[in-house]
This record gives sequence, structure tokens and C-alpha cells, in this order.
Amino acid sequence: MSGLEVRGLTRTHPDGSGRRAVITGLDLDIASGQSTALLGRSGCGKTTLLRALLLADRPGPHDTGTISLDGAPVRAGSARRLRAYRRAVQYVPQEAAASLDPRRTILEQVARPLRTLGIEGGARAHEERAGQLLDELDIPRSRWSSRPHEISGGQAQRVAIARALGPRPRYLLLDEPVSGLDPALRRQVLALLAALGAAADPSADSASSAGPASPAEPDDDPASAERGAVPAPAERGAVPAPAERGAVPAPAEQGAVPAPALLVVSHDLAAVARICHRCLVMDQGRIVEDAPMGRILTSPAHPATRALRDAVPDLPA
Ligand SMILES: Nc1ncnc2c1ncn2[C@@H]1O[C@H](COP(=O)(O)OP(=O)(O)OP(=O)(O)O)[C@@H](O)[C@H]1O
Repeated sequence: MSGLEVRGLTRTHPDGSGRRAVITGLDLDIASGQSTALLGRSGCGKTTLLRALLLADRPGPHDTGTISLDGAPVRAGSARRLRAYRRAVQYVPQEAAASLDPRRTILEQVARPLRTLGIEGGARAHEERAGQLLDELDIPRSRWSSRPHEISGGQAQRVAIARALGPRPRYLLLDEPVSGLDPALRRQVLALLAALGAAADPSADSASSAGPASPAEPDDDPASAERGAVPAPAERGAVPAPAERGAVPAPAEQGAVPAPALLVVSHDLAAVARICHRCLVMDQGRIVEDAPMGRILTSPAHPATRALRDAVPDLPA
């Protein structure tokens, strides 16, 4: 089976003198090219699931389950296999700015992981690619030699996205990509992710153009509209347009920004409705609903989904 596959995942965390199950027997399939939202209220286990998908934590004695990529189980054991997995599955953490290395320049933040992940090409090729990505994500060249504390929060978010896109991953996992951003930056990052999602998922209409989420993203702030008007990569040809993707350009022939499948963790249905075509809802460590975004917006089935939907008052019935 191709794609990312989770079977029987159980994860526990320390709780008092024992351990508490936070994820219990979870199954999940994410095909290449699918943009998927993972929603759920605080504490339901979303970050724990993302960390499991990233092999970020050593499983505890009671933790079970397998994660496979294209049918091959992945384990943290071998450094070579782990690197190969990390090239395929990349991550943008919730505190993107804090995840940047304070000692390194913006260009190095993006170029260096290409070396550590064993991406082909030397330092010069890696810097070229990093520069291409920073250009695509609208980081001014005058900032490339800056340190993270010298750029804005929105720029840091885009640098973290550039860093994750560097190895041309097949999957991009994002943890709350717009929480804490001001409305203008939120629009900008959402436009970028919507373009990536549309490029990765050419069979589906752009969720951002579907309309339902628009009322929750008011365009009433001229400054916001102006800053949000940073052209998304798809509009500039960096991400292959959906129709062009049928021609299956080899990754090296694509623009600087490839089109990975997105898995976007959020509390915020209005935000992910603009980006994702499939929606998973988690509650108490389980996936309680898995449906197309349109159905989640119009006829949520599970009480946890209804609560998330009702929290966005301006969505049309
Ligand atoms: N390292 C840890 N040690 C102990 N308990 C933890 C740890 N990490 C998370 N938990 C607990 O596990 C549960 C799930 O946490 P998790 O961060 O996965 O939830 P979440 O859905 O991502 O929440 P949020 O939306 O608030 O980020 C919570 O009850 C949390 O307190």
C-alpha cells in the first residue's frame, strides 16, 4: 500500500505514578497528495499523534502500533532509514519562530538540514535551493543573512515552512500553523498553504475557493488585504498548477516548492476549511469522524465535530 499508514497506535504519557493512555488503538491512512485536517479540542492527543508520526519520541513500554510508509514499517532504529523517512515526512512545529536556530542565518536555517538529511548536492547547491525557497516564500534577500530574532513572526513562520519544504517531502505535517498570528499574517500563511494543498490535491476543488470558510476570514482590513496579497507559490508557477500536475514533472524539474500532502493540526475549523479537503476529528485519543471537509461543515455527525463547527458562528448552514 502506498502512503502513510498507522495501525493500532497506542501512546501513553506519565500520569502520577503510572501512565495514562492518550491515544488508543488508532488507525489512519493518508494517501500521497491528500490535504487533511486533524481537528479536536485541546488535550485530545493531536500533538501526541504528530510526534508519533515523526518518530519524535521513543515509544514507552506500553506503547504499541506501527507506522508504515509505502507498506514498509518505519522505526527510529537505523539512522539511515530514519533520514530517509525524514526526507519524506517533514514538520512545521507550532512555535515555528522558536524552532529556528538562533545562531544561524536565515539562509542557513533552510540550507543546513539539506546536508544533515543527505540531500544530493554540495553546500553551494543547498544554498541555491534554500535561496530559491526563500524567494518563493517571499523572504526578502536583505534578510537572508539575518538571525531569527531580526525577522518578524510571519517571516519566521515562512522560513520554517521553507525549511520543511527543502527536502521535497511527500508529507508536510503542520501543528497549528496560524495560531498566534495576527489576521494579516494568518491570511498570508493560509493562502500559501491553500496553494500547496491545491497543488498536492489536483482532483479536488480548492477548499479556499469553496466559500464556506470565507465569512470567518473577513477581508475588511485593507492592510491585511495588502499583506495577504503576497502571491501564493501556485500563482507564481512555483507549485505546479493542478492541470499541469498530470504531466508528473520529476521532483527536480518542479519549482522550488514541491507539493507535499498536508496534515494540518488545528483547533480552528475556519482556518483548515480553506486548506484541506479531508477532515479527521479526534476526541479522547481516537478518530471519531473522518469525512470530506464539505460534509464536516454542513452535516457534522459526531458531537465533538458539531462542537467544533458550532464554534465558528459565521459558517453558512
Ligand atoms: N510529555 C507529556 N507528559 C505527560 N502528559 C502529557 C505529555 N504530553 C502531553 N501530555 C498529555 O497528553 C494529553 C494530550 O496532549 P496533546 O498535546 O497530544 O493534546 P493536543 O490535542 O495536541 O492539545 P492542544 O490542542 O492543547 O495542543 C494531554 O492531557 C496532555 O496533558
